[in-house]
Amino acid sequence: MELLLGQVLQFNDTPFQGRPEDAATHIQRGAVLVKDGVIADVGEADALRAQHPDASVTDMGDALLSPGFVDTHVHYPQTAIIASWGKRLIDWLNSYTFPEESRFGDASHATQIAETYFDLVTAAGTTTTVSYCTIHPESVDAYFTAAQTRGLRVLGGKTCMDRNAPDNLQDTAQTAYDDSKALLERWHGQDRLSYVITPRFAPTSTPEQLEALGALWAERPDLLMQTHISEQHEEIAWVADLFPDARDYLDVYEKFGLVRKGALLGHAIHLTERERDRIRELDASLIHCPTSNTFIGSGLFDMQGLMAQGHRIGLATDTGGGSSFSMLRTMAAAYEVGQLSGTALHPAQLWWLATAGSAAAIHLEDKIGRLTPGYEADIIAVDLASTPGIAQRAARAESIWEAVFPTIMMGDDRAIAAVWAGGKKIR
Ligand SMILES: O=c1[nH]c(=O)c2nc[nH]c2[nH]1
Ligand SMILES: [Zn+2]
Repeated sequence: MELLLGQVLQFNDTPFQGRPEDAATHIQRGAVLVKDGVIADVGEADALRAQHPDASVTDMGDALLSPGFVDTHVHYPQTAIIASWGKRLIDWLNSYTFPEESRFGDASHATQIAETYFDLVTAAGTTTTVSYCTIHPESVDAYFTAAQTRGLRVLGGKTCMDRNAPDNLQDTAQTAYDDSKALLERWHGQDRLSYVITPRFAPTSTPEQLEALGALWAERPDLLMQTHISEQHEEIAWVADLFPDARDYLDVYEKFGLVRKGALLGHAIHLTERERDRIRELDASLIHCPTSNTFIGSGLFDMQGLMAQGHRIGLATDTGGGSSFSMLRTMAAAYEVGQLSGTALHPAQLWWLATAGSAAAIHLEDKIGRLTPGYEADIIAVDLASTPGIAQRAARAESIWEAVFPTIMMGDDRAIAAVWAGGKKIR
């Protein structure tokens, strides 16, 4: 039994209805009791110390104890090509992404990048990732093995592509189905690992492949499915050419049984009214990737409008189209995109999006993303004065959210003082 001491923030509600600051409770000198990898109690430090005199105590001082960050859309194989200059989506894929992804049939390369990736993201306070791997089963094995060793709860799957990609990065409708099935049987439900069915996006799959993956999802409706939608105008026009019978981009996925609760739709920037309504009706999740959307020049996600409509929305780095491994930087970008769209997202909304909100977007809202008894003990301690610039601003704060906001806007892995995964300290 371990008692972690620090400031504690607990969300009781979504901060997108009512006053954002009312959605969370703040305890200045709080404690989280961890037992057998699970949060057993949360409360005032003095009270919990008195109740549990036998627990070992880890005192994080003024650091903020928070759920680990949940990153709902990443491409771990793109770790080594993050921050590649000067292209838009399709050119960026062809110039940087596909050549690097071609290397992941080599298990030792896949292992090396997966290890580097998890070193980087755990240092940045992320304890759950949802990753596209490559078409190679080796890339999936490397991802899950590296996460399993660290005791992380992660999700991911083999990226399926059978057209419009280099020959050595293509599978077929049948091998996409067979490989995905074998991989999900190998990994899904092992320790804290979940398999996600992963057609990359409509332009790189034939109708036959989308049909095969729709059939696999129908066989295993308990899984999640991830893909991309409506990121750039050129991409949307290309999809219209490739699927002339479809009403719109979403309709391509709908026709193959790929839109329902459990679908994670990345980017979703340029949706039509019909698409927005239908996604909401079917309760599929939208994944906001703000650093990617600015870096690749894709556009502004309509967070406020989509939230007001009742959409289920997660936040993500989209490594390596995104330009950071850090969910702090990602929250900052979400704030900036919000400002450009006429809405200042409250720090409570940003923090919720990176934790409980993202957990809900990937249907793990009963397991991770909250400091609540019964939840898995994926916890980070965040130093709210990690650099001189942040410290001098935070010193003037008159509320917890004013103290947190400088770290959101200016913080990086220096702000992450400690990380626990399943109750075990990993950083
Ligand atoms: O940002 C992105 N990254 C990708 O790897 C990708 N593939 C399809 N569409 C994509 N968008
Ligand atoms: Zn992506």
